[in-house]
Amino acid sequence: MFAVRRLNVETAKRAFSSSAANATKVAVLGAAGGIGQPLSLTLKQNELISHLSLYDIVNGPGVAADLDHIDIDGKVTGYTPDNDGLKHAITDATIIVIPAGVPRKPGMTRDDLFNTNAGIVKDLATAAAQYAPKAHMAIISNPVNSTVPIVSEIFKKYKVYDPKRIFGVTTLDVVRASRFTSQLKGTSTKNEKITVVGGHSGVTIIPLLSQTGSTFTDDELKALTHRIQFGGDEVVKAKAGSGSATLSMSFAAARFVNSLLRALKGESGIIEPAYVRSPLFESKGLEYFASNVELSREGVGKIHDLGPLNQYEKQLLEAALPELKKNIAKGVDFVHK
Ligand SMILES: NC(=O)C1=CN([C@@H]2O[C@H](COP(=O)(O)OP(=O)(O)OC[C@H]3O[C@@H](n4cnc5c(N)ncnc54)[C@H](O)[C@@H]3O)[C@@H](O)[C@H]2O)C=CC1
Ligand SMILES: O=C([O-])CC(=O)C(=O)O
Repeated sequence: MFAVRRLNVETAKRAFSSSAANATKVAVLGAAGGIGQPLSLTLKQNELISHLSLYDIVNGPGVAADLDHIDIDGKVTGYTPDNDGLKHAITDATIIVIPAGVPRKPGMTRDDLFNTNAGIVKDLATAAAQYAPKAHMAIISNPVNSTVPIVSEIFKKYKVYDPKRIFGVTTLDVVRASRFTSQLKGTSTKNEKITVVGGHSGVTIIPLLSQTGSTFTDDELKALTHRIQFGGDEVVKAKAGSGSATLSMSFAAARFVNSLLRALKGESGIIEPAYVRSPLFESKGLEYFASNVELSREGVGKIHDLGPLNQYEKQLLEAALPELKKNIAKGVDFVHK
């Protein structure tokens, strides 16, 4: 009798510890926004997530209550800043996704969002450095070229910096590149895997179309490159003052989060583009760069180099580097001013 009881206790203990080990909490900060809501809906359907934690300065609990009626297992909780909401939202999170901040209106650049969004991201990163220093940070808030350095500098300040865990989400650039190329060529998006490197704004977005195997006329190449670089502006213009890309962005972010979760659980060979601390252009004074990254149990695994560039792409790179350098310095300086 004693032996049986003891066995049951051991089994229960093992079951508990294995379910604790598998518990995966993902927090979305800015969860009630244009990106936050559809992203949270998609993440709710991800079986790798056992706890979806939603924070926003308004309506976090409302979005959580709504999603919690969906008949898919897993916990959903919602918070506002009241009662230490941010701390509770992020404690024990495996991944913190940040789409908090204002979007562009027509005529604005992403850098025009800096004055508002830098402070928001800095505050959220400060809380993460204190209450969730081991979380993987997926930064969506623009300007990504500067907000990723802001998060990194805050983590450095709190002495919890691990560059393998901080990502700028640039997935939408490759999603667009695939879609726009397939539209131009009349092909399936499935066959158009385009590498996009650099950063996430205008000229810092560099599609490497020479690596696709397709041929383009000079005019096609210029038009397609421009469309990929300024795809965000197409949506901002079409939405005519009511915001920027939200649905395609939530699709892209959900894909990134799913890839990262799979890699964190030990799956190998998963490659996504991301804007990360990178050795690729360190010699030119750039701490961060977007390129294909093999994701790993630690987060950032192997950072792929760019591969062969043609003359046109070399010119695009030359145009991108000074802009990117400026954007990075602006983020770093903001934290140390
Ligand atoms: N990385 C990328 O590829 C993309 C980035 N973005 C960026 O994502 C950001 C969000 O865009 P949308 O969702 O369309 O904006 P939105 O205005 O619809 O939503 C933003 C949400 O953030 C919340 N928020 C504001 N301050 C906050 C704080 N301190 N803590 C928590 N939540 C806070 C707001 O209450 C709001 O619900 C923008 O900066 C936009 O430029 C947009 C598309 C693509
Ligand atoms: O264009 C914007 O402002 C939002 C964004 O980053 C994108 O859609 O790529």
